[in-house]
Amino acid sequence: MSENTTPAGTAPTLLDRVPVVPVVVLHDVEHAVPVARALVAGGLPVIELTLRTPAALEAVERIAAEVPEILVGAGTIVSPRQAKEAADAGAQFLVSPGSTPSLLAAMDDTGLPSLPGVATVSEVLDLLERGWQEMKFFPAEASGGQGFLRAVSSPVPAARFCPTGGISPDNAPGYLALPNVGCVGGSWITPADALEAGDWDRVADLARAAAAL
Ligand SMILES: O=C(O)C(=O)C[C@H](O)[C@H](O)COP(=O)(O)O
Repeated sequence: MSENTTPAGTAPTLLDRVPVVPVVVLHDVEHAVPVARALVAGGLPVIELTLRTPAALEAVERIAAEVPEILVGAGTIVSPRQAKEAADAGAQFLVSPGSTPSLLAAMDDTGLPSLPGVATVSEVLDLLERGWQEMKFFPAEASGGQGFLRAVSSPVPAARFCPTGGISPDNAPGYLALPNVGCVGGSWITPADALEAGDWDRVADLARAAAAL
């Protein structure tokens, strides 16, 4: 991709749909549709399935086919091949913890909106040069947290972030109050024990609380 072109990754609405993007690690593909429905019921119609488990791609496929009310994305894209696999499975957006040139090219090739990950000012500037204005700040708490984002907002106001990694109901409001934060990402809405127990009411309750942040 040449500089100053607009990649598909710049779709401006990815950060503005929900205050909290649920980051979900799914081990049982049978949980995919119920967890997506619970998130929708709780008012969070976005789900990011991390490609960390063998079930993830099929989970994306099932949710895309059976829960049209939710925007389903794939996270933990760490190789160019995974970007294509996620798109082929029906993912509607892509998230990566990092932003290597080959990953960026692969995500852009899918034509899907994407949130590449950054943790330094130079990475932020690199993405802006390539046409991305929205990005994931990861690992947020370990990389300077709200202080980093506040400091970046003055010299680099064009970049907007979805901080992820160490976000909780306690610190999320502080992030969401920053001018360069559109949403945060977090795994607390879908705790492993709730998924294991099939406790969809608990997931819906956690989603409801997160949606109100
Ligand atoms: O899988 C990815 O693509 C990642 O970059 C990591 C996740 O976003 C974080 O693991 C979520 O963080 P927690 O809410 O602290 O659990």
